[in-house]
Amino acid sequence: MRVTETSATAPAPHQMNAPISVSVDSADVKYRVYEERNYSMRDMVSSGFRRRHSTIVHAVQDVSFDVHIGEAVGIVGSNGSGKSTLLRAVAGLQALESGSIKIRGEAQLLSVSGALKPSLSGYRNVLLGGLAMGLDKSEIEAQMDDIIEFSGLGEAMGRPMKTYSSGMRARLSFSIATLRVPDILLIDEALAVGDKEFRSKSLERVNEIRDQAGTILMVTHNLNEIRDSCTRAIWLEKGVLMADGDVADVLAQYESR
Ligand SMILES: Nc1ncnc2c1ncn2[C@@H]1O[C@H](COP(=O)(O)OP(=O)(O)OP(=O)(O)O)[C@@H](O)[C@H]1O
Repeated sequence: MRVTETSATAPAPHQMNAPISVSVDSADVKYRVYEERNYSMRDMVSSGFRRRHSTIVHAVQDVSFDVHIGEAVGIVGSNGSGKSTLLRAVAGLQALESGSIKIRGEAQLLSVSGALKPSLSGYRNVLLGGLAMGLDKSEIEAQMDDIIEFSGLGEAMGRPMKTYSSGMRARLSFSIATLRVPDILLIDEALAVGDKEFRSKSLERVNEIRDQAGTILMVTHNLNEIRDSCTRAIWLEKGVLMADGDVADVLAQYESR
């Protein structure tokens, strides 16, 4: 179950008593996956059949935590530990098996493979992305020069997005997702693929958003990004919450696992 509550007046960021913006309560996510058994080539050729059976992957297991307005939470964990699944569940893109996630305001998921349209130009993607975020055409056009400058994409903005490198796509999707300061910004590894200069610009922007009393949940394998821009860290392993709290403490536990 996922419940969305409407926005409330935000107090100054980083206040311990700031209202809760994301409340995850005993969240559980399971996937059913189909796999082939490891039969020999001869078996497959002679029978002509591939036998498949299904198994359940328990991607997020009984995870609970609250995030307050003004916090920036870095989520770490080994590959396949459930970080992206959890972020998608907070964004409302992944159903829970049980438990609940309540959010205050709107959540915006920023991922490298985000909702950009490959055949459209950078300009058109900015326009569509902005409209999808509830901005009107004139508001988007008024920000276009800033977006072009921030993204550093220059003339490439007129080219189809499918011709972009992964770093250029990341620049475009980050620029679109931060067109409007979201109540809750969910970042899935998007910063990790940009180059050094863009990463530092993005981190500055993340800090600005946090200071404007937004909430940030950020999944990354780059622990320095978490050290530089997060106020708290969460460690997930095999879907289970292992640690939650001070960035230095949680990262130290994660690094000595
Ligand atoms: N759409 C899906 N269908 C089936 N299983 C999935 C799906 N998405 C993720 N999984 C499985 O769920 C588990 C958690 O995956 P998830 O992508 O959330 O992990 P992650 O911590 O973000 O990993 P990484 O650090 O490698 O990006 C993994 O075992 C993965 O194989």
